[in-house]
This record gives sequence, C-alpha cells and structure tokens, in this order.
Amino acid sequence: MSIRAKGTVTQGSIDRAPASLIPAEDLGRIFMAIPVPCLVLDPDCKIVAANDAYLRNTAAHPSDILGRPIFDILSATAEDPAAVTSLLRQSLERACANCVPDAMPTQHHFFRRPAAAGGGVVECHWRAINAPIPGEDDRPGYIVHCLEDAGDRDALEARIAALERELFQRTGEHDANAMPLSSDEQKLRLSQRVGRTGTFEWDIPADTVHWSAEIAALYGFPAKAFEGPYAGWRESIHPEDRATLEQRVQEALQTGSVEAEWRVLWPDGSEHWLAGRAVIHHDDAHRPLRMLGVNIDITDRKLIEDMLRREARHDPLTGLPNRALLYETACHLLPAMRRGHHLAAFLFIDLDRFKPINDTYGHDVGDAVLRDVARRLTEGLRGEDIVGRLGGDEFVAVVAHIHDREDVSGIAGNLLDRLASPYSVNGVEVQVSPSIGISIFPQDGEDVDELIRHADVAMYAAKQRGRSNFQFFHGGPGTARDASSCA
Ligand SMILES: Nc1nc2c(ncn2[C@@H]2O[C@H](COP(=O)(O)OP(=O)(O)OP(=O)(O)O)[C@@H](O)[C@H]2O)c(=O)[nH]1
Repeated sequence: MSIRAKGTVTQGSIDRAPASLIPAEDLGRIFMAIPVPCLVLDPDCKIVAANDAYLRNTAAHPSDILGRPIFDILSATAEDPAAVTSLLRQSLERACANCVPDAMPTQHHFFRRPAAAGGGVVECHWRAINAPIPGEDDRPGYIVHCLEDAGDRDALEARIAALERELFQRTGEHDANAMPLSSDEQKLRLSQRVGRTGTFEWDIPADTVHWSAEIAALYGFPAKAFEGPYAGWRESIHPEDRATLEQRVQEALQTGSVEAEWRVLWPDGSEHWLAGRAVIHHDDAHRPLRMLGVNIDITDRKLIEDMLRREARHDPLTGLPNRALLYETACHLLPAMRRGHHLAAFLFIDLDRFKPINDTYGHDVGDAVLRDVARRLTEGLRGEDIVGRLGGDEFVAVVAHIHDREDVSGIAGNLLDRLASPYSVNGVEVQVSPSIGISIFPQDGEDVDELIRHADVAMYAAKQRGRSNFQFFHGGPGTARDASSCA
C-alpha cells in the first residue's frame, strides 16, 4: 500500500511549519526521547524511524524493523495478523484521507523478542493512533504510528463489568450463569429491566411458555429465563382476574391478538398489576402455533389512578365520600333494601350556627371542627352505613336495615349527643350542635334524590323548632314541607 495515492493533506489541516525554537537537528533526539512508543512510516508504509520507547517495549532491534513495511512486522507478531493488518490498513487510509489522527481499536499484541534480547514473547495491550504528517506536495509525507497503553483502560472496563455482574446478582435481577450477551441483547435486557417490561413466547402445540428473565421478575420469580407449561402462567394470575383473562386468551387464539390488564399474585403474596399485548401466529390451516407477547408492570400507574379516582370522589377536608360518591353508594343500597323488604333512613345533618365559629376563631378552627364532626359521625354508625359530606356544614348519613322509627330515633339521638359534646381545637373549646332531618325509604321516597330532599325538608323543620333536635319528614299530598317531631 502506498498512502501517496490515498489522500491529500490540505492546507490548514496540519501546521506545515511547527512553532519551534528548537534547531532541526535536535528534533530527532527529542523524538527518540518521547516516552510513548512511536514509529514513523513513509508513504509506502515502511518503517523509517522507531523511538526508544518502541524499541524498549517491543524488544526489537532497529535493524529488524527499519525499511520493512509495518504490515510485515505485525504479521510476524500479532495474534491474528490478517485481522490486524486489515484494521491497520483501514486506519492509515482514513487518517490520510481525512487528514486527522485516527485511533484504532484496542489490540492485543505479542512481540517476539529477538534472540539477542533473550527471546520469548512480549505481551502488550495497545491501541494505535496514526497521525498523518503533510509532505511537500500536500500529500502525506509521513505517518506517525503511536502506541497508547490500553491496559489500564481495559482493566477498568473489566472491573466495571464485574461490578455490574455483582450488582445484578445482588438484586436478583441477573442470571449469573447466563450466557454472555451481545451488546444489543444487553441493551434490550437493560431497557426491559428499566422499563419493567418482559417478553414471552408460548409454543402452543408443545404447551411450553418461554419466560424471559425480565418477565419472570414481573411475576415475582427470580430474574432467570425459564420454560414451563401454560398452566403455570395461569396459576400466577390473581384468582379474580383469571377467568376473564383466560377468556381473552382463548378469543385471541382465533382473532390473532390480545391486549389486557390484570393482577398477578407474587409467590410472596403481594399483588401487582400488569398490562400485556400479544400476537398469535397461525399455520396454513389457521391453527394457532405461537403466541408472542410483552408484559409491562403498571402497578404504579394503577396506584396513581386509584388515588386520583379516590380524590375525585372524596371530600378533601374530611376524607368522607363527597356528594357524587354518596349518591352513587346510596343508589346501590336501595335495590338491596327493596329486595329484602328492609327500611333505610336518610339523615340530613346541618350544624347549628357554625358560621360564628369561623368568624370567632378562624377558618382553621372551623375546619378542625368539621373534621371532628366527620369522625364522630363515622364512629357513631356501623360499617355498612354511609356517611358523606354534601358541602359546608352539611352531612348525610344513610342507615341501612332499620326496623322502625324508634330504631332511627335512637340512632339520631345518639348522633345528636355525640356532635353536641364540646370540641377542643388548639386549646380552644368549641360547642356546636346539629339539626337533623330524617326521611325513610321506601315510604318517604323511591330514589336517593327524593329521599335526601325530604330529609332536608325535615332538617329545615328541626331548625325551625329551635335547632339541636331531629325531625322526621312527614310527607303527603300538599304537605311536602311538613315534618313530625321525634325529639
Ligand atoms: N371552616 C370552614 N367553614 C366552611 C366550610 N364550608 C363552608 N363553611 C362555612 O360554614 C358556614 C355555614 O353556615 P350556614 O349553614 O349558612 O349557617 P350557620 O351559621 O350554620 O347557621 P344555621 O345553619 O342557620 O344554624 C358558612 O359560614 C360557610 O362559610 C369549610 O370547608 N370550612
């Protein structure tokens, strides 16, 4: 190879006249003293100079190498001469064509030590840099071939790889016995692990599911690829989602694809959400052959969704169901009451003269009282009863399975006492009482809206009768605002 034919060193790419005060004859001695192994090649790639560091490191004698093409030297010494020769040739061509130094990949060199130097083999781990030097006619006149010791860097990379393996083993996310992976596979596995995603393949005729290490981790198993029957996968599904998911899978065998979200139970009993997508490959007779799919952990997303859903349906101050959830829950309750011929009571609770508490002690104290009212109401009723805050100082309680008015009177009287006992907030003692209006399902209304409206009417009557009491709605044609006293 002659690098004369390969490239042109353009003006400006390399300084032709080095800024130097050193006499030209001394530059040779300086080259010899540079502590990095260097060769100088002529345009035919013959070695025309070697510095002391090169001779020392390779144990070569100048007469062994000067005047010989560098490829001969490498052929005589390199591990894989053909490969190294090709890499070197490409690097020299690039350096000359682009007029910039070109770094070669790291190589492992073996140099035969001359007999005069004791013989044997010298092992070096080097990366070569080829730097073109412009000649008279703008073409490369020489190439400096520098060898940079890559031993430290390689040792560092090996140490990083070892640490990474150790880390994976410790976190149980890596199979220590796994085959070494190509860099593409590693990237894929890393992205799957970071994205909490895993892939599977189900060989349908053989009834074998191939689990990747990443998907195994999504089901709470050690992060190790394995194979198992379809029934094994099915067992991991949360019992409440199993039938639905299985039905989707069966449909997918015909339709060719499936998308679903479901819960899995890990071996430690914890519950996790997964989303999955899969496609089916069929044979010519449309028999399902393979299902290929991906699962992703969506537990965090589900938690956030639950939180948002909860926030949208609960009163932020007291944590009680808000108007919407109260109506919805009560709507579900009524049909059950109707079926069982049970009564249910709707209690509309409004605090008496609550505004002066805000005005006197401030909103913070008012808020604390409202929170305490919510707590007292909840504690004063059974778990199956419903308590919600409509807004302001208005609450509604729905009490299921009552027998008669007397039953409700006892409950309302109890709530009256509970709410009327003093509230202690930030060292301030506050007193407030409720007015309670009561409607009874089914006699006072057929639906939630009507029942709450009639309870409100009865509450208004309680206010009219001096507050701090409860009143039953007393319905009938033309008497919608009547209420009968049960206090
Ligand atoms: N601290 C606090 N006050 C609220 C909140 N929501 C509404 N209020 C106040 O609650 C008070 C409700 O007053 P009203 O029900 O109209 O009247 P009242 O003073 O209770 O008198 P009566 O109902 O007639 O016995 C108003 O002053 C509202 O500003 C809240 O979230 N926090």
